[in-house]
Amino acid sequence: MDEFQAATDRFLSWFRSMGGDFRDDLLEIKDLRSRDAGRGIVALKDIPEDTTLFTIPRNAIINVETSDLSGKLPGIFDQLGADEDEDDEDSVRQDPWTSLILIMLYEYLLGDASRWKPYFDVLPQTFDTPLFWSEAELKELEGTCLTTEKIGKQESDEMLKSRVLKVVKANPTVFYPEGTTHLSDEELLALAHQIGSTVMAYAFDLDNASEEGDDEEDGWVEDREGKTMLGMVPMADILNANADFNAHVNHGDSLEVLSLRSNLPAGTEILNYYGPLPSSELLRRYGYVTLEHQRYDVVELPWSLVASALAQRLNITESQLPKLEDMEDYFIIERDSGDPDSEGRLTFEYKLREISPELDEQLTTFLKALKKSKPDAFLDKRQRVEIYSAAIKQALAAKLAQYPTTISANEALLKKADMSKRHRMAVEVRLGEKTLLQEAIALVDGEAGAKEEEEDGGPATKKVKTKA
Ligand SMILES: C[S@@+](CC[C@H](N)C(=O)[O-])C[C@H]1O[C@@H](n2cnc3c(N)ncnc32)[C@H](O)[C@@H]1O
Repeated sequence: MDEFQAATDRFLSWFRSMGGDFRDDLLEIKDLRSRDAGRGIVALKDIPEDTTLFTIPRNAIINVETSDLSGKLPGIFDQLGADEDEDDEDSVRQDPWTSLILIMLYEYLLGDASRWKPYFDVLPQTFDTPLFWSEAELKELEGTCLTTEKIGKQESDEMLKSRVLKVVKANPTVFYPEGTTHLSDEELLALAHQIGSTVMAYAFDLDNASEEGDDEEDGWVEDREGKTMLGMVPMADILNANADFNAHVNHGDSLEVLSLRSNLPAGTEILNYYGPLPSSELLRRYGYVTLEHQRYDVVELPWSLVASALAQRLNITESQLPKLEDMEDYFIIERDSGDPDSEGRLTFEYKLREISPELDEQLTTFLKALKKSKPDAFLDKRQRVEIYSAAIKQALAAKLAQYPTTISANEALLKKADMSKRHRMAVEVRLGEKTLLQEAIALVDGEAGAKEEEEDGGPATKKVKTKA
C-alpha cells in the first residue's frame, strides 16, 4: 500500500475515533490524482436522494472553540472582530481568517501532539493557486481578471507578517513545543502561506448550531470579509466541488452531508458547491478550473478603453472629454447564467443578454454631458447611438487584444498533450474571457442593427434584464 492510501486509511480511522460517521457501505475515499483532483469521495452503490452520507461531530472541527490555543492566548481571540486599537502598539487585530490561520499553525506545530494530526496528514502541502506561480507562469494570465493586485501576494505577505507572524514571534513558548526548532522568518512566512491557502480552499463558514435549517450556500465560505466563524471540517473537505453538484452540507448539532439527487449512480463522484464562481475566481481561491464553471466567466472592461475609443471616434483628445463625478473605473460583463436546480444540476440555458447596465448608464450620462459641453460633438440621437455602439465595440476589441494569444491559438494550445497544469488552466481562463468578449461584440453588433432599425421606424428588439 502506498503512503497516500495509508494516510487516507489513518484519517478514516481517526475520523471514526472522533465520533464521525462515514457510510463506507455506500462510499469510498478515492485517489483521484490521475486527474489532478487529489482525494475525492465516490459512490460505491446507487444512492437515493436525501441519504446521509457522513456526519461530522462539531468537536472534530478545528476552530476557535475546539483548539486549546484560544485558552492559551485568550486576549487574541477575545477581541475577534473588534476594531484595531490605535493606541495599543501590542494589539494585533484578528479576523475569522487570521484566527483560523493562527489556530492551524499552532496545531500544525504541535505535530504528533495535535488531536488533528491524522487530518493534517491528508491536507495539501503544495498548491496550484496563482499565489504560488512563477513570474513566467503568471505572464500566461495577462489580460485576465487575475491581475497581480487580485492575486494579492504582497497584500497577503503583509497581512501574514503583521497579524500572524507577529503573534507567533511574541509567544514562542505557546507555538513551539519544548525541544522543537524555531522557524526562521522566511520559513514561518512560507508555512503561514501554506496554511492560509489551505484555509482558503478548505475552510467552511460555520453556521451556528442554533441556526439549524439556514443552509444557504451549503456552508461554504462565501463572504470572506465577514465576521462569521470559520472552521476546518474534516471529511466534508475531502469532497471536491463543481458548478454541477450533487451533495449538500447541513449545519446542525453536527454537520451532515446529504445526497441531493433522486439517484446518484454507483461510480459518481460526490460533489459539493463553491458557488457560481467564474474560472478566474475558482483558480484564485481553489487552484483548479472546470468546464461547468465557464458559464460564470466574467470580463472586467476598463472605462479607460471606452473613453479612448470615444475620443478616437470624436476626433478629440481624451483630455477634452468631460469629467464626471463618481465614475466607475471597471465594468463587469457576465452572462445571465441562472441558478443550479434543486438537485444541483445546471439546467438553465445561459446567455449574454446585455453588456453591462452600469456601463450603459455611465456612457449615456457621459454622452449627454459631452453634448452639453461640445454641442457639435455629434449631430442627433442617431449619431449618438452609433457612437455609443462603436465605442463599446472598439473597447471590447481593445480588451480582446490585451490577452497574449488569439482564441484559435488558445484552442490549438489546449489540444497539446504536454502542457503543464498551470499553463493549461491559464489558457482556459483566457479562452473563457475571450469567448465572452466575442459574444459581447456579437451582441453589440446585433443591438446596433436593431437600434438603427428602431431609429428608422422598424421593429425594435426588447432588451431583457439580466439577473439582479
Ligand atoms: C476542499 S478540497 C477537496 C479535497 C481535495 N481534493 C484533497 O485531496 O484534499 C478543495 C481542493 O480540491 C481540489 N478540487 C476540488 N474540486 C475539484 C475538481 N472538481 N476538480 C479538480 N480538483 C478539485 C482543488 O485543489 C481544491 O483546492
